[in-house]
Amino acid sequence: MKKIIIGSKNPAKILAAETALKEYPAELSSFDAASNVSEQPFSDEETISGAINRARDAMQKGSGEIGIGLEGGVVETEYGLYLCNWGALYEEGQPPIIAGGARIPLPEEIAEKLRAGMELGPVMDEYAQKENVRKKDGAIGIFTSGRISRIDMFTHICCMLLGQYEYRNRAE
Ligand SMILES: O=P(O)(O)OP(=O)(O)OP(=O)(O)OC[C@H]1O[C@@H](n2cnc3c(O)ncnc32)[C@H](O)[C@@H]1O
Ligand SMILES: [Mg+2]
Repeated sequence: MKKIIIGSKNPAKILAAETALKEYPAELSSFDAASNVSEQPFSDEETISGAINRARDAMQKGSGEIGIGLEGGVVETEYGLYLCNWGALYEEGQPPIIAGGARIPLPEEIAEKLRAGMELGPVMDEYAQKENVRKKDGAIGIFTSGRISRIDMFTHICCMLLGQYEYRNRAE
């Protein structure tokens, strides 16, 4: 059985990976891996880099065969500030596999706080008057009326990582 390490202790990310890997013969564990990017990544590139760093760190420090890194960020566009989420799957000796998540714009009052240097996690808790939004619904869950939670969004990313991994390792 393959040993897969998820590079975070955030329950939303762990649950997403568990859901995506439900029928996959693997032993799953988690490790608080280093993203080596800012606490609040501000571009796709920085967020992808965080996901790759987490995946590699998780695989190495957790002594697994595969590492999965999930990272949340935001990206500035002509249409406002958007949520962006990226995932990476790392296996030794191979280039990382990458997958991106759904994106929606953030309300301007939230966007302004982030541009001023605040982190989305605490900003969302204050806005929603809830604790640990980032560990459950996430901003995406709040602003989609609960239709797509942060867990759903990361599950989708994990499915795309796993599927690409299977495709790369398919029997010819
Ligand atoms: O423990 P880790 O894995 O770091 O989990 P995290 O929730 O901090 O997730 P990220 O580091 O990937 O997210 C980067 C930043 O964006 C925040 N964030 C990202 N997506 C969010 C969401 O949907 N809802 C609330 N906060 C979010 C988060 O709190 C961080 O400040
Ligand atoms: Mg974080």
